[in-house]
This record gives sequence, structure tokens and C-alpha cells, in this order.
Amino acid sequence: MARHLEDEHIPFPILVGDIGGTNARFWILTDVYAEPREFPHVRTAEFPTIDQAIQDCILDKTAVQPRSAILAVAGPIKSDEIPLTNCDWVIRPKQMIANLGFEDVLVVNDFEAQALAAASLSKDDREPIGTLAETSLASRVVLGPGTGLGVGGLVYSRHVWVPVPGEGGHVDIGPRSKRDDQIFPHIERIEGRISGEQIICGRGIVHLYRAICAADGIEPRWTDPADITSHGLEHTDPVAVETLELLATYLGRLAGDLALIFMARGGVFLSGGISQKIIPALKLPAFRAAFEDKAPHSALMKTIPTFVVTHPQAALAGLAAYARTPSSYGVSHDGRRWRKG
Ligand SMILES: Nc1ncnc2c1ncn2[C@@H]1O[C@H](COP(=O)(O)OP(=O)(O)OP(=O)(O)O)[C@@H](O)[C@H]1O
Repeated sequence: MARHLEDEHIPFPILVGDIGGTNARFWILTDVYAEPREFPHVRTAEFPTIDQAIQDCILDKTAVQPRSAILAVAGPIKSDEIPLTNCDWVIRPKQMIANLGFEDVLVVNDFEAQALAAASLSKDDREPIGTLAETSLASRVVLGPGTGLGVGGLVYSRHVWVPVPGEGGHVDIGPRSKRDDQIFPHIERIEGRISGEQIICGRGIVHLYRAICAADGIEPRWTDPADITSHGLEHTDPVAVETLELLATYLGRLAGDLALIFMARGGVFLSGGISQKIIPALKLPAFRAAFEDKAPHSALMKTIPTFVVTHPQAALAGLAAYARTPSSYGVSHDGRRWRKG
């Protein structure tokens, strides 16, 4: 069926929101060209509902009444009631239209928003890992370790960027080296298997650290992932140093697999709260070595750039880029756009 441009257009002013488990972030875009109006982070725990938070922290603080909202959320969008992962808020678009003055509400997946950002981030908003600093107009992948492990694909086809939301953080990850063979039996499993998210996220870092301790018969000292990465970066604890090196290795291994799946010649972008905090560890040889270790395609892998996303509000930047030029993106509205009347 033909794409109808008038149907894709979302009317300005537009409220864009990145609704996380702990923080929600909002911008208002008054028109296609204006710089976004930014608002302070909203702590989700401080408001009983998202409608209350938007009313008190955004609408009451500006004379601009947004006509539309585009919201990125962690969790599946299956019905008119969208519960959030890791937070008590439920998004009810019909209620938002009735009570907050919106005409149009679109809800997308948080890693779709991250993928939209990967299409539009400038060089200032990304840090290359490895020697390749340029990217090309080609498919990309976003991989973000945070509370969980999010993955988004971004397929470039017929001059359009198509974000592909999925559950790629839950693919299996397996041992590769002799050291892996010693450590993997001790990694905490989920229903018998070791998925990416069992290792590459906040609690996964603790699993990995504890598995190394168990393999070596050492009493664990740290329970907070931030302690492990900081002692690893500062070289003040040898097990933390190895944890960080193996974290970089496994992140590289999975990033390489995803690059193969999407043929992501445009690059792999590491987002999420953790990547930015461990950039020095990712710049050591382990990450790229694991990324490129994909026989028979090592030569191909050497041509694919990898970056850490350093933009502080990448998801909002991605939503804003989409809101300004929706025809450049193949964002599906099916079952997740609600309009007045
Ligand atoms: N310095 C650090 N090193 C390793 N892990 C960290 C560090 N700081 C925080 N973490 C872990 O990162 C996770 C939080 O990640 P992140 O900041 O990406 O949150 P998030 O999932 O995006 O949350 P929200 O959805 O509210 O934005 C927690 O598990 C936390 O323990």
C-alpha cells in the first residue's frame, strides 16, 4: 500500500519524552527548525502517574501547549494501557488526549528511539572505539547495557531509516576461550541458559564478577556494579580488572554478532548508562578483538566502526529527528498511535 505523507505528519508543537524506569526526560519542539525546549529530569517515583508528571513538570511550566506527544518507553506496546518495565506508571494515550490537551499520541519502544538517534548523531555525540571514526549511509545497530540490555536495529533501505525493535539482549552468549570455560559454569543462569543480559548489564556485571571469584576460589568483595567497574578502571582490585576486561570482550562478541545479523556496515552504537562510564576499558584491545573475531568474516568486521553514544539525551534527539522529518524514517504507527476524535 502507498505511504500517505499526510498520515505520517505529527502536528507541532510536539512533546517528546523518554520514559525510563527511574527518570523521565522531556523536550518540547515548537516547530521543525527551532531548538528544543528542555526540561529538568522528572524522577518517576515522585509522581503517581505520568499524566500528573507531564502536567506539573511540563505543561504548568510553559505557555506552549503541545498538540502531540511522542513517547519512548521500555516495554511492549500491546494495548491502550501500556505498563512500564521497572516503574509503576501506566501510559493511557486516550486519557492523555482527554485530559492533557493532546490531539495525537504516538508511543514507541525505547530502543527504537535509540536507533533513530544512531541515524542522526553528529561526531560530537559519539566516541569511536577503534581506529574507524567515520560512518556511512548503511544499516546500524544499537546495543545498550543499563538496568537491562537493550538492542535496536536500524535498517537503511531505499533512502529510509527503519528502526527494528526487538529483544536482542536475550540471545544466548557462549564461551570461546579456555578462561571462559572456567568462568561460564559459575555464571547465574535464567531457566538454565546464559543470555546476554545475564552478563552485560548492571546486575550482569555482578554475576560475572562473582563467577570469576567462584572459578578462582576468592571471596567476593563487591555487590554494586559501579564499585566493580570503578575498581577495574582504577586497577585497585585484580578481579574487578578482569571483570571489566571480560565485560568488554563479551560486549564486543555480542556487538559483532548483531553487526553480522543486520549487516551493519554503518556501525554499532553502544548506548545505555554503562557504556559511557567504561569508555577507557572499551578502548583497550579486548573489545575490538572480540568484535572482529568472526571467522570467516573477520575482514568484513574490521571495516565496521563501533562507537559509544555520548549524547546525554540520545533517545530524545532520535525522537526529535524523527518528528522533524518523518518521511526519512520508516516508523510504524500501527496499533500505537492514538488521535483525538
Ligand atoms: N559506574 C557504573 N558501572 C557499572 N554499572 C553501573 C554504573 N553506574 C550505574 N550502573 C548500573 O547501571 C544500571 C542503570 O543503567 P542506566 O543508567 O542505563 O539506567 P536505565 O536502565 O537507562 O534507567 P532509566 O530507564 O531510568 O533511564 C544499574 O544496574 C546500575 O547499577
